[in-house]
Amino acid sequence: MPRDVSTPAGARAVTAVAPAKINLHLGVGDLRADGFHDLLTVYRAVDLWERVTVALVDGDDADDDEVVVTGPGADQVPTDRTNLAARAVDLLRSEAGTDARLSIRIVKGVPVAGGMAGGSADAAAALVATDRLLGLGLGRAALEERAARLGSDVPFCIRGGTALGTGRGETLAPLLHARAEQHLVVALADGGLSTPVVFAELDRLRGEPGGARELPGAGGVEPLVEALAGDDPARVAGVLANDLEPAALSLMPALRRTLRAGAEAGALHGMVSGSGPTCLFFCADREQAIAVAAEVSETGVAREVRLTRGPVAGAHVIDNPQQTPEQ
Ligand SMILES: C[C@](O)(CO)[C@H](O)COP(=O)(O)OP(=O)(O)OC[C@H]1O[C@@H](n2ccc(N)nc2=O)[C@H](O)[C@@H]1O
Ligand SMILES: Nc1ncnc2c1ncn2[C@@H]1O[C@H](COP(=O)(O)OP(=O)(O)OP(=O)(O)O)[C@@H](O)[C@H]1O
Repeated sequence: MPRDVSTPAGARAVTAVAPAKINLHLGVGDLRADGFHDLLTVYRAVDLWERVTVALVDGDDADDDEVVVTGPGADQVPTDRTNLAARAVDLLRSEAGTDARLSIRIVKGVPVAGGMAGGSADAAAALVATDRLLGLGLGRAALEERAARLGSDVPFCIRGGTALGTGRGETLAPLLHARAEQHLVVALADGGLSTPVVFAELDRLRGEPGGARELPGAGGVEPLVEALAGDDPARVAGVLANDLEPAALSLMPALRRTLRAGAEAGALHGMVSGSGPTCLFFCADREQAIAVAAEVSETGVAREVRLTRGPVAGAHVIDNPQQTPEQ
């Protein structure tokens, strides 16, 4: 049974958390007829979390289906029914055949529009919380199927850990052997990049004379999958790849300075996270990550610098809304 939490309106509430993702490998294929690109990606969940509370609203005077967003960048997140968490709640509520009024509270811990799936994590946490709150008892597979309807990254935010993603990113196969802890620095940029715009920019670059030949392709995933079986961060760092990086750099050339700052600070590898503009610096251990974070921060190229690590668990309910997520 969900743990009941009393709110001022006398509602029952469930809180779930979901992690940010990074793409250790992001190979982008051709544009498909449905407007998506075929992907070959290795996802990893990292220790930055979205927190979503879904509450049954009993009081007459409470706002209908309220969405409240707090935390860094909250002002850039919609609070109407286009919010991905609201879409997740609406999907499960109609499936449950109830017209129960549900309020949604989101605490952002993942950079907004940063290429780390913040909105997708909101959707994942909202699905897990609403499933529990309404007593639907959907298993992980059923939740991931609903998740795929909401966005390509949402199933992985439910799954967590490290996984191979294919299709448009929604078809997952776990990489259970990839357990070694990885330390990295996350450098946030001023402003965001729109995911569809970055994919379109890659198509444009590939369409230029010589584009398809000159852009480095991410290639096969086997060297990374093999490296992840060991515990040598330098070996893993040597085989990371992101096909979207040239497109993100083309749209936001200032990111080159950020990547240079990380390289000069001694990171094993630096790259744009997914569709960007967040940059990731992979480090040998936590000590190096602390040093790289300090140096990148000092150069002033990033709006904010955070330390993180992975892999961590996927979306899950927490009993106490203040509780630290499971790792
Ligand atoms: C860049 C990544 O974050 C890498 O994991 C994902 O591919 C993006 O996943 P997402 O944000 O969940 O994206 P979705 O909400 O599914 O799609 C948003 C838009 O991104 C583009 N898109 C997304 C996924 C994909 N495989 N091909 C695409 O071309 C499409 O224009 C799509 O309309
Ligand atoms: N909970 C949310 N629901 C709907 N839209 C959101 C939500 N959070 C953020 N957004 C909006 O969606 C856009 C993308 O935000 P998000 O933080 O998911 O980007 P992202 O991390 O780059 O996504 P991805 O890495 O999955 O491509 C932003 O314009 C933001 O306003």
